[in-house]
Amino acid sequence: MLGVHGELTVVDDLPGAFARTVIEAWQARTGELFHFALCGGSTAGPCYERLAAESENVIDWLSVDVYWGDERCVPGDDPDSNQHLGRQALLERVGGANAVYPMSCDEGPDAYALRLGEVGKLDVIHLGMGPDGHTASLFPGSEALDADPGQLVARNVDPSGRNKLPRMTLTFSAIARARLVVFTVAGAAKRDTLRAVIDGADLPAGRVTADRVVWLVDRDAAPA
Ligand SMILES: O=C1O[C@H](COP(=O)(O)O)[C@@H](O)[C@H](O)[C@H]1O
Repeated sequence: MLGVHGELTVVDDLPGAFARTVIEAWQARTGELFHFALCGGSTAGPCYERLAAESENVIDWLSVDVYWGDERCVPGDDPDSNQHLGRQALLERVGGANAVYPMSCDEGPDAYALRLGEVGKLDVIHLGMGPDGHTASLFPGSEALDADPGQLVARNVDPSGRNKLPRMTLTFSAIARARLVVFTVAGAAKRDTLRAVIDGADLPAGRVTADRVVWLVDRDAAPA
């Protein structure tokens, strides 16, 4: 399959493949701390629950700093918040992390960008892909797609109105600084979009680059 930046693998067990990929990245880490950015959406929950289970006795979560790739502008304990998902599906199960850096729309993009600037490269950024081809909160036709290359975090909204709530998101240039980006794509509703990305359509998910980009795709989402 051509057209995506990176390696695309079709898997039977998406959460299991995700957990293995993160564990391998942890085992290959180069620094004392491992910097890991989470996402939101429906695919992420089972992936985090599986990672929590499989990383027991493997990942030292007290050596992991946790970030988010995007966030909806709601309180952190709101069921719509990506922070809420990450805490409930992963952090509460593994007992915490060295440090947790939620994105906060109240604090705005600059504080988060400052923190990311101090870190340099994130080890792993987990991303999903919506049926419209958005990833993180980078929506087709939205302003954040054209963020200045020096801007790491942006506020954004979906101009189509399909994805509700204002957002904060990493920009393409922030994502490009990652050692590894792991996409997880599940379900038949994503199949045509993934085909379009593979065929080179100008959709946000297709514009993602990093040192290494891995696409883990379940059988329902895999184009024929
Ligand atoms: O709105 C969002 O959606 C994307 C895609 O989620 P998925 O479950 O359809 O893969 C997600 O990556 C992002 O973090 C979230 O805020």
